[in-house]
Amino acid sequence: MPLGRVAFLFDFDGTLVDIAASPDAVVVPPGLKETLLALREATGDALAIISGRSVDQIDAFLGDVPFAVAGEHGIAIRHRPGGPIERAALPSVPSQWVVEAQELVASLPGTRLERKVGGFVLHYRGAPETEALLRKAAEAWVKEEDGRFHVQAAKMAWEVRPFGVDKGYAVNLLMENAPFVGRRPVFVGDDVTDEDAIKAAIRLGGAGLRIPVDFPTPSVFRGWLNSLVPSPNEDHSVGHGA
Ligand SMILES: O=P(O)(O)OC[C@H]1O[C@H](O[C@H]2O[C@H](CO)[C@@H](O)[C@H](O)[C@H]2O)[C@H](O)[C@@H](O)[C@@H]1O
Repeated sequence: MPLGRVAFLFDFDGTLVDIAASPDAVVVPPGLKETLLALREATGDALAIISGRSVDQIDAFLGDVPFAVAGEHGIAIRHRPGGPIERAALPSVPSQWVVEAQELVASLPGTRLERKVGGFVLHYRGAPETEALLRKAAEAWVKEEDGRFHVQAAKMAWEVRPFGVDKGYAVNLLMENAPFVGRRPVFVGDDVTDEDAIKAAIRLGGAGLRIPVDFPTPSVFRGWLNSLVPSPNEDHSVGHGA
């Protein structure tokens, strides 16, 4: 499939960049931004990031490289550079849960709390033995407000977030608007939350690829991206099932 007919939608952590010890320790490898910019140009701007992180965090890592950014698993979407960040009307977790989550991680060395607008993440990468305990606490909170929030399994983390929007919703919404509309989406992710986006991309006639199934590591995936960058006078196509 020629790049002129493709839209690229990429997850960030564990896909474009390697997993790091903590969310702020992630490193954007040399050359990645240049590769993404070249692919954005080759696809007529149809390149977006769809992440569990906030739009602001993606901006901090990638600057103005992507045309569109969907953050917080699709709750917040900026459709074009410099445009407004549109937020889905979803509830935020009760502030009391945040207070209790802060107290909990303070009592468990190696764990950390990451705040998001609508919810929060309990990270246990630095204390794997706390996985079950943190899950139990997260499940007890969401039970208090049955049906409004859920516990999302993530990589060495449990995320408490509102029901109603997922990465598949973000794929569908982005693909309705220029420059994505009319193209075949190619979504690549690595995590459980990426499965909704993978399914949505396939439903729209495109491809949904996953690390480690389709690419063993983010590094191999980055190498594939690099191989797609057109050199002068060369006609490049996407050839990984897309
Ligand atoms: O949707 P993504 O772009 O893949 O973001 C998913 C979550 O990524 C971050 O947490 C994960 O990556 C960290 C850095 O490698 C790692 O330390 C942590 O254990 C992982 O869970 C981020 O902190 C979350 O907000 C994102 O939802």
